[in-house]
Amino acid sequence: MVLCPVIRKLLHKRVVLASASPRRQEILRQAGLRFEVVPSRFKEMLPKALFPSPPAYAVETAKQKALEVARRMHQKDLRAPDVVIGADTIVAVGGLILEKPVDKQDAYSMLSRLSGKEHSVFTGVAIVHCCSRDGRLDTDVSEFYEETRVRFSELSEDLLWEYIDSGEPMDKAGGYGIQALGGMLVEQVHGDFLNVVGFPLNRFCKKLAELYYPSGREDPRPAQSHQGRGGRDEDGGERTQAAGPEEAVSSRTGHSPPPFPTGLLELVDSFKASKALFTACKLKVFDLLKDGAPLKAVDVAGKLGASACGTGRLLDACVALGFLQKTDRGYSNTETANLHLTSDGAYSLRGLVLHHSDHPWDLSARPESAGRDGVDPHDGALGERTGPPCQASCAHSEETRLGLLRAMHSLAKLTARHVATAFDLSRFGSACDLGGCTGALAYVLAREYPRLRVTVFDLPEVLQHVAGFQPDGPRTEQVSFLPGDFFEDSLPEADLYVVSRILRDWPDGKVHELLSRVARACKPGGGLLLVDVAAGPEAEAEAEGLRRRAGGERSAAVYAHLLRRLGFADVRAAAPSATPTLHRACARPASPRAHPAGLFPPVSLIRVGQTASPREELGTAGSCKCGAP
Ligand SMILES: Cc1cn([C@@H]2O[C@H](COP(=O)(O)OP(=O)(O)OP(=O)(O)O)[C@@H](O)[C@H]2O)c(=O)[nH]c1=O
Repeated sequence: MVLCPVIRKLLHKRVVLASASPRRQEILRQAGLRFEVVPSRFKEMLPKALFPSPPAYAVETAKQKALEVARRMHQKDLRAPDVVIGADTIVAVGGLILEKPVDKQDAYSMLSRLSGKEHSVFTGVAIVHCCSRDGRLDTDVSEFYEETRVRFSELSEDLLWEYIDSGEPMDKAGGYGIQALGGMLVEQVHGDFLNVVGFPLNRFCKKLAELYYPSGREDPRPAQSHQGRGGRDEDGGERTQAAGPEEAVSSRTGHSPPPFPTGLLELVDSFKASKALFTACKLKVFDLLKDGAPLKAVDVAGKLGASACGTGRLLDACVALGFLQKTDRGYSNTETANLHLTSDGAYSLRGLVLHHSDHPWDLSARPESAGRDGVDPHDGALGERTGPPCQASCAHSEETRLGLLRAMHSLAKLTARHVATAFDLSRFGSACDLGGCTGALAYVLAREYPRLRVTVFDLPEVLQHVAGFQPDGPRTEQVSFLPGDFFEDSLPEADLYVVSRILRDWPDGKVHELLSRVARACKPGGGLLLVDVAAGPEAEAEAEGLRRRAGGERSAAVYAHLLRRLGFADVRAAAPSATPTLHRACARPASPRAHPAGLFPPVSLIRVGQTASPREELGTAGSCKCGAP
């Protein structure tokens, strides 16, 4: 997510961070900026005595770091990036500038100098706009610095050496890291904390706003005043003082142009990020870069049998997306890529990526024809049928099916504990996980509730692969597998039915049919644990028409309503604090008269998974519970 509108202005530019500092990369990535990392080779050895003040030194160093990268990139490709960002953090105490310690003794003398005193941390930042014209590089440097004052406690010798022996001081200015163990040394901070960590994000955003919205409005529309404006136009070029043609027309007609549709254009463009991910997964780029030494683009291209230029662009896109890191030695996987994007990662989602790359988009892309023609895409009228991916996978090649099962297994492993412990299920003796796939959730339920026997009920085509999937924890006889189709066959008897991450893939008719079958199978005193990705209330209204036909996220309130109609009582919803609005989904107990005879099943409705924002981490969004009186 991008909170700062001006950061969005950079999303369509090629931005390079000229820094090897992982902290800077993290701060800017968290802010939603997309960038490549090209560490600067500039030697930080400017003669300090020549500078009038410590921050002047930091700013000049930041500038030289950024310019070195801009020049090197320009020389290499004859094409510089649009923007290069450089930064330099120093600690200043008693007129002395402290950078990174060269050894433990140096760290000791720095930290003992800081002990019991206040010092200043300055980070100089340079934003270099580049333009390659006729083989020549033009640069335009904007620079600033931020100061934060930090006071240390008195540090004992023991504490000092223990801290130094932790190794933390060695790559940090002043010999400490306020964001980690070094935080224990700090008594007071005046100013921007992130500035101490290595990048003054707040000032950076303000500086960008100055550059891109020189009239002072955080609005990318051209300013109305024709006077005194400098600044940067949409392409990063310097704006002239004269009004542009659009503004001239505006002032003549008295109409101002509508707000620039940044969000819309971002959406139009955002498929490129997915495409880069899809392509890299298809080409097995992350498998190639797993574990081994970093590889240069040309080597990756050689192994893939692809063009060096195209591969370089793809790899850079993956760096910008945070899946690869780039250093002088070449490209390597980030931890996310190793875990989720390699074929055999512990929580590999590669199968899911490939599935989304090849399959469901066709369906989602055509609901308008469904609406026009009165066709339900799920009835096969568009030549496809969805349902849970692991069931839909039965129609796919063996490799695709296995990849999908792997992805479903990883997703279930990521969320299973949260699902199993969101409610106290200890009073149930038996459970049936409908469409429980590889049993990832079933084994966690069994581990959390040692008395519980869990039957995983799924299609034979799915269950034949179960042996190849390792659950989280040991296999146990509490869990058994039964082949069957939950739409066709009678449901196994159980005290508790589990319907997890299935419903969103079915249209309303199918959801109603499945839940009705569960309601009929439910014994008095039995229950239903419903787990799904759910839409927030605002998404609910907007998505209603589309979702109703084509399946997709339903809000907890929609599920609760449906369950009450089916005779489930006291539907309650629980949500993690990250999505407090979901608490509103708690349902009042239904009137017993509303229940079909003999059925007063308590219901648990749990929502786990993504929110409407696809970038949010799985399992961090809401959960909601519905329970019986
Ligand atoms: C005071 C403090 C500093 N740092 C780190 O110190 C390095 C400064 O060195 P630099 O020369 O500015 O940067 P670098 O790491 O050499 O990277 P580069 O930009 O390539 O020169 C940066 O890492 C900062 O995060 C912390 O992580 N926490 C703190 O509390």
